[in-house]
Amino acid sequence: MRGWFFFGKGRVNVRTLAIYGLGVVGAQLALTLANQVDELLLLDPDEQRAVAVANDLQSAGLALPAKQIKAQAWADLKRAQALVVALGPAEVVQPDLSAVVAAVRVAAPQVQAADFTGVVVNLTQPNEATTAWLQATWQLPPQRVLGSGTLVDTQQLHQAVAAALHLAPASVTGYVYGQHAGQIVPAWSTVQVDGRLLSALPGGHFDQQQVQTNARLMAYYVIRGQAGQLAAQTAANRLLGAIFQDQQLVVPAAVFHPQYGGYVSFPVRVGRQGVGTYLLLDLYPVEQAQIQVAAETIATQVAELQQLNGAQP
Ligand SMILES: NC(=O)c1ccc[n+]([C@@H]2O[C@H](COP(=O)([O-])OP(=O)(O)OC[C@H]3O[C@@H](n4cnc5c(N)ncnc54)[C@H](O)[C@@H]3O)[C@@H](O)[C@H]2O)c1
Repeated sequence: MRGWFFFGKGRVNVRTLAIYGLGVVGAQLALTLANQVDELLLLDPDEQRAVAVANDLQSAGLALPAKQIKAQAWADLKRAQALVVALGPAEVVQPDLSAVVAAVRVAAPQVQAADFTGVVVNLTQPNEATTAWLQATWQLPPQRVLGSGTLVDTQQLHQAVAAALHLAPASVTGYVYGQHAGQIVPAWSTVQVDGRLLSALPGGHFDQQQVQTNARLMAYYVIRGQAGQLAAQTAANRLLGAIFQDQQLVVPAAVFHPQYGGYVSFPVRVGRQGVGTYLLLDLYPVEQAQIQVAAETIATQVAELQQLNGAQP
């Protein structure tokens, strides 16, 4: 995995990264990034879990001094440039989200008291809806709350296109919009290979439907075998690199989009302040309509999270 420690542009003096939710994804991320930051704040709804992961990490022989790895140091969020949220459960198919709802609510006073001014990077599923829920509950500006969204779905599409054309995945650009692992919208209008639109590719028939199916199969096999942590790591790493280095990197992420009146996955510039400008490409009308459907599905999920919250004591 490519690190972002050594690249100097826009560097901040002290890099403080916080992670809330120290299950498989959160703990692995802490290990991967520990040597790229100056301070690591490990947070979990279960204090014992946070203390356990902090001590485990301090035992791991890292360059980062043990005292810079802190459990439940909510007040230190004030210094953090980024807060990754990786709350469970790990199940993707019909997960019980009551624990996520409670964990987000219970953290709200601490996030607000810390006067957190960094960027939230949410990995929790369902991604767009829980990102919206986080933003509303923690009352942070939408520009500073984003989720990994369809970043992984976009990488799956690039891989499937590249495999069909026997090319390197890096030859392929373009974005998947919509809803991660749900109403995904592979925007073929944006897909280019070696800088050329698919319609301009020389020779041979390119079966978009088959490629789309292959990309979906990749996602299906990941979910069937309960994996996904590896791609989640790289997604987090890309987003955190963009934030810590102020890269203004264009990525498809779960963001608040005024046109859709809520959160949806859409390509945006990401830098130290979080979400910058939206990348407004000429989408096909059918793609625009599909993004609208995705946004409505996400809004329904957000309403369900609100209902769950209302049902809790
Ligand atoms: N964005 C992506 O591409 C991607 C990929 C893989 C996983 N994920 C998501 O990341 C999140 C964390 O996954 P994980 O594998 O680390 O999960 P996990 O079950 O290992 O860890 C979950 C963490 O959530 C918290 N939690 C509190 N109450 C809980 C409860 N009752 N049930 C479960 N967890 C509870 C705890 O902090 C726990 O450590 C999930 O939402 C998962 O779907 C996202």
